[in-house]
Formats: sequence, structure tokens, C-alpha cells
Amino acid sequence: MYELHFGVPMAGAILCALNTRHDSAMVSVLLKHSEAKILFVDQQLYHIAHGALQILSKTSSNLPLVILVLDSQSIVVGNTTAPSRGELEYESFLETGKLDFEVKRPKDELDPISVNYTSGTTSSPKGVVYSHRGAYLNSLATVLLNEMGSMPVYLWTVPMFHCNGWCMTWGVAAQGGTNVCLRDVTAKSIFRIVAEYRVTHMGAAPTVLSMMINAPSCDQKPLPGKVVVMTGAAPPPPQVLFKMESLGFMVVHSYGLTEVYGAGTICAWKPEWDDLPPDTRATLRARQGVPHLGLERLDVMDPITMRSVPSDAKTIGEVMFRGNTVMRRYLKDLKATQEAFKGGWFHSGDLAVRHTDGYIELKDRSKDIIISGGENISTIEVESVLFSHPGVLEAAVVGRPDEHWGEMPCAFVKLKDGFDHVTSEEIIAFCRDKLPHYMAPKTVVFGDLPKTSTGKTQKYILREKAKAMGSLSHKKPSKL
Ligand SMILES: Nc1ncnc2c1ncn2[C@@H]1O[C@H](COP(=O)(O)OP(=O)(O)OP(=O)(O)O)[C@@H](O)[C@H]1O
Repeated sequence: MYELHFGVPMAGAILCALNTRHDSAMVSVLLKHSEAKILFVDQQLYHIAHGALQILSKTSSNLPLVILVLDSQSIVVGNTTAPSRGELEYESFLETGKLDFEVKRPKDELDPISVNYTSGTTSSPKGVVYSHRGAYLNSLATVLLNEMGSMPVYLWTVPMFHCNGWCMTWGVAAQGGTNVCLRDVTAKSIFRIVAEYRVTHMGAAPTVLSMMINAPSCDQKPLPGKVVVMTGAAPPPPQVLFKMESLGFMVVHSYGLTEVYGAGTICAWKPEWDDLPPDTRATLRARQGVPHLGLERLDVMDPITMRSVPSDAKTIGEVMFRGNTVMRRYLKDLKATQEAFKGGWFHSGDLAVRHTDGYIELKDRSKDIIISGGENISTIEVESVLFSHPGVLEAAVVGRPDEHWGEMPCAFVKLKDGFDHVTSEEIIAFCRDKLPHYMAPKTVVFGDLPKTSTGKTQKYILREKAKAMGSLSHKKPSKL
């Protein structure tokens, strides 16, 4: 995948890195939508690709050429040790190349370099078109955001299909870095590899950070030196940031979307915050921050009037982006593109406030915010309180439809090992102690949380579950 980030654009083609967790049906839809001509497939995922091509062959005779990437270290699913008829093997395919091949440069810097499908957290994945210029600018920006000097050692836990690895694929190369890839993203292997390869930088979604801080202490190997971890993709709970800091990591918090090439903002750290108490530092670090220098403009606006919200840390508006590091368009979807760029700005669908120092703080995705008795409830705020409970490993809050209040907060919680005794009443009381009562969850459900492969909780699945529970109000009049 890493090599293809260079080979494909240099051959004048467009890269479309697909999510490795998709099933055959979804892969067949995306192959058809993207009109991919060549499909490079890791042997571990061959059975998915094979299934996708079978589905595709029912409606099309124009199937992509398959090139199989073999890896002696991977566990193979199915009979895929050798390419079958009509397929090529990656290394043999490379040998057919000419050493004097002339790189095909883009005719225009705004020509597409890649198509990235969104994570599909709130709807079906959308194909986001990146330009060479945008990818170049965002790669350089991420190098700066990661405080990456020359020859870094970068550990991949962020999938390269997610915004081209937040553009770090190209960023690490720009700095002459070493890439360390791992197939099994576990806390034990992360700590082992960080120590063994003297990793200097890594990227990780908050869920991976949570896994690392909750790992048994025998797995938490000492760090070999300064390790910068960039996190983003979902709201990082302040407690998680705080604990990562206590393990010795230097955490960089960035926020963005597939449509802005991964990172769009950075919570730039101010030296005067160094001496603040740890929990205040973590709360400040959890804010999404300011635009990076590759981006032209970032604003929080009322999406109807397109006026900026005041910097009062209270008024909620929608986060909007402008500039060369904003996507060109959604592939083959003019309507969604026009909608997304209404008023000349890219509408993120994220709701935020702006603090007096200009830093933005996300409150929710517009699809996730809960409206209860006419009051907006930020699910991020409630989740952050849940995370501060010592027994909570993961938490997500959604609206449970309610006949009287419209919606009521409903928490889905995964407990840490050894905390099975924690009851829903205890969690509710804990939240009521720390939040205005209308914001505290009225229902708590324990269990695993459904996740996308980019580490986001699939709240639409939880919303369905909450809906199926029915209204609380008609059963028992609620006292807020
Ligand atoms: N640092 C962050 N803090 C809070 N939320 C974040 C952060 N970084 C990213 N996000 C969330 O992730 C979203 C972007 O996710 P991505 O582009 O991967 O696809 P998706 O929006 O999850 O998928 P789909 O649009 O298909 O539902 C942002 O809009 C925001 O809600």
C-alpha cells in the first residue's frame, strides 16, 4: 500500500485505497463506483476481493486486473498462496517494469491524485477526490504538525486507506523516514515495536490510545525516547490524553475529515499551559484548535446566515473549511458536492464553539446532537464525563426517543476488566453529580460498542437500539 502511494500517481493513475474491513459486497460497490482498472490485493484479503469480483461479474464484463501481493509473514485465509489464472503476483509484476520509465507528472496541479471513501460513520461512504496540490500541501502541513524532523521512524496504526494515512504516507517520505507497519494493532505489539524500532512518531485514533493506556503494565514497555503521537478521527476524551502524557508520550491533537485530507486543525500547545494542573492541560488539549498552515480558512458559522459565531465558548455553529486542502468534489455526486459547498465554504456537519482565544471546540456531529426538552445536549461532553469514571473503558451517548422530552440521553458503556460490578444506577448517579441533570444519561446499556475500521463508534447502530427500547416517559414520569 505504501509503495502504491508513489507508484500509482507516478504512473499517471489515480489511487483509490479501499478500506480493508469492508466485505465483498461493499468492495464490489466501490470498485464499480470508482471504475478501478487494477486491483492490488493483499493475500490476507484475497477472499474478500474474490467475492467482490464475483458479484461484479454479474453486472459487468469489465473486471479490474488483479495483482496479488504476497507476504510470507501473513496468515492466509483461503487458497491464495499463488496467483491463479489471469492474476499477477506483485513482485513479478514489478520486474516487468522499465527502469528508464519516465514519471508521468500531472498536467495540472489540481488533477486528481486519489479518491478516498469516507468512513461511513453516518451514511454510505462517499468518494472524496483529492488533488496533487491538496495532497502536497497537507503532507507538508502534517510534517509540521507532527513536529517531524528528518529521518523519523513512523509507526502505522492509522490505516493508509484513511485519508491516505492522514497524508503521512507522503509526509514520512518527504522527511526521509522509516515506516514501521504492523498487522495486528494490539497494545502489546505497539509498545514492543516502539521500543524495538526506536519509533519517534505515530498516529492513532483515540480508541487505540485507550487500548494502550488500559493495557496491563507488563505490556507497557518504557519508551526509547521522545515519541510524538498524533490523535484525531474521533473526540479524544481528556482523561485518555492525560494518561498518554503520563506514560511519557507527547500527544498532538488534530481534527479533520476525509474531505479536508485528514488533519485540518491542530490544538497548538502554548508554553503557558505547561504549569497548569494535569486535568486542565488535558481539557485544553482536547479542544480541536486552530487551522494548520496549509488551510486557507476555518470558521464556525451559522449554516443559514453564514455569519461567524462569537468567540464566547457558548454559541454553537457549524465548522466550515476553505482552501486548497479541501476536497475537489465527491466523485460522481454533483448534488452532494453542491450541498457540501453551499455558500462557498465546505460544511463539515460538525458543531462547535469558538473560545475567546480563537480555539474551536467540537460539541457534536449535527446528526448526533441530542435535543431534550428543547435543550441541546453535547454527546461529547457527556461521554467525557463517562470516561472519567474509573470503571469505564469506552462510552457513547445517543438520543433515546421520548414521548415527553423528545429525546433522552442513553449511554452505551463498555466496562474495564474487573469492573463488572458497576451498575447503571451508579453510572447515572456519577453523571448527575458532574453534569446538569438534564444532560445525565437516563439509561445505561453495558456491552461492546460497534466501531468503524477508522475507530469511530457507529452511533446509528446504537440509535437503532435506543429506539427499539421505546420511550421512558410514558412508563414513568421523568424527574429531571
Ligand atoms: N479530533 C477530533 N475530535 C472530534 N471529532 C473528530 C476529530 N477528528 C475527526 N472527528 C470526527 O470525524 C469526522 C470525519 O470522519 P471521516 O471523514 O473519517 O468519515 P465519517 O465522517 O466518519 O464518515 P461518513 O461521512 O461516511 O459518515 C469529523 O466530521 C468529526 O465528526
